[in-house]
Amino acid sequence: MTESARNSAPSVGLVGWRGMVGSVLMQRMQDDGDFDLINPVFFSTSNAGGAAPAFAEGAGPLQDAYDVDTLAKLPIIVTAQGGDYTSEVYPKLRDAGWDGIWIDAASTLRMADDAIIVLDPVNRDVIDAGLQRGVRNFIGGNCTVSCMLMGLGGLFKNGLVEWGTSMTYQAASGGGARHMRELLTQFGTLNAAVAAQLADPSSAILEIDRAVLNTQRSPELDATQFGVPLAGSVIPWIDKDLGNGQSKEEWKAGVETNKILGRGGDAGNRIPFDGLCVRIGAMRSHSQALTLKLTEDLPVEEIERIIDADNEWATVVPNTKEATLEQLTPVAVSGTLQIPVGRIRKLEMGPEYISAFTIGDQLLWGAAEPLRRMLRIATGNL
Ligand SMILES: NC(=O)C1=CN([C@@H]2O[C@H](COP(=O)(O)OP(=O)(O)OC[C@H]3O[C@@H](n4cnc5c(N)ncnc54)[C@H](OP(=O)(O)O)[C@@H]3O)[C@@H](O)[C@H]2O)C=CC1
Ligand SMILES: N[C@@H](CC(=O)OP(=O)(O)O)C(=O)O
Repeated sequence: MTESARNSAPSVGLVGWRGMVGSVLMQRMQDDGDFDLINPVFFSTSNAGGAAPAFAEGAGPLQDAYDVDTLAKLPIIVTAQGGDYTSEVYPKLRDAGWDGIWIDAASTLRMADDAIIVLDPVNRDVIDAGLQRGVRNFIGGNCTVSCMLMGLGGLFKNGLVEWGTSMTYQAASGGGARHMRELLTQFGTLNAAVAAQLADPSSAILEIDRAVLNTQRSPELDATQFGVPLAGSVIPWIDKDLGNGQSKEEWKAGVETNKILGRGGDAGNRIPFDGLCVRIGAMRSHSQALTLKLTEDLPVEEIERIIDADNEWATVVPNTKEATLEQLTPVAVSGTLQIPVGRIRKLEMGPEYISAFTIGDQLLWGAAEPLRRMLRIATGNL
């Protein structure tokens, strides 16, 4: 950055930059040249005074992330530090009269009336209208919701979805770094328990199965993070129990989808959207199977065209076994910004009912990407 560009670039506070979401965010910001547009000020909850990250040449020492006076000097703050941090610091900042832009990965403020859930390829109009009327809080959406809308946004935006239901297959990364480690440790423990039999092609598979099950049920297997084994199993509950039979993750699907689309509330045009959220042993991409009732009987080719045309990341995968195996798995998608949508077909229930299966990297479109794009919007660069 030239001297004059640096002088005119806004100062942006970055909190939570070394966490898992924060690290993905920093990488994307470097990859896309976002640091050429801002003067970053790095904060820490644990190491104030320490050195700024090596990639941020010229950035001063780490600031105290709990120091409201220092934070309040900045026009924009981006945080991926987590909900507890938001709950503690955000109200103090506003109470101190700070009227800057708060961009946050945590769910804490998402449903607040004065906050917009950001997913600009889907709701740029909602974001722009919010900025114009003085909204200052821009919050990243739930990962599953963001990835689903990135894939199927075209159908929603064109008013083609009467209702929808999603059955999710969510990766360990949604719980955080420790959950990913625990999953891998469990896989290793299970493998070790039967390594000798596996090496012997003549050993009986039911013996192996029994040994694996015994290991899974053993109190020795570390399941501290998930509560029960995930390796070789699934957990059909994510986030809190709302007490009405629904998990909080399932509740988010309906409320956040509608809020992102600018529906519901006073507008009274809410789209019913509900389903079951399930944790599976994938590492970092969330998958989901959808059943949608469309508002009209469209040919599959037209549905595919609308999905494909909506944004540059949604890609239709032909509904064949070969293409599905090649392109529609968490392994194929992780680490990319692509949102493949496949298994699109009409269901037996009637010509308006379709199935679809979509996958998104939970740490990219599910967490970091909407935040860095919002930062660009806020600085007039997107
Ligand atoms: N996990 C996810 O998939 C998603 C998370 N989110 C939101 O983002 C928040 C942050 O999540 P996530 O990134 O997973 O959290 P992390 O636990 O990875 O990081 C959060 C903070 O922990 C501190 N920390 C302590 N020890 C370490 C360490 N060894 N390595 C890195 N950081 C460390 C850092 O703060 P410091 O530098 O100040 O010490 C860091 O900013 C969540 O609470 C949630 O609100 C949103 C969408 C998805
Ligand atoms: N709940 C998601 C992670 C996530 O994005 O959560 P939140 O809605 O709190 O940001 C998961 O566990 O897979």
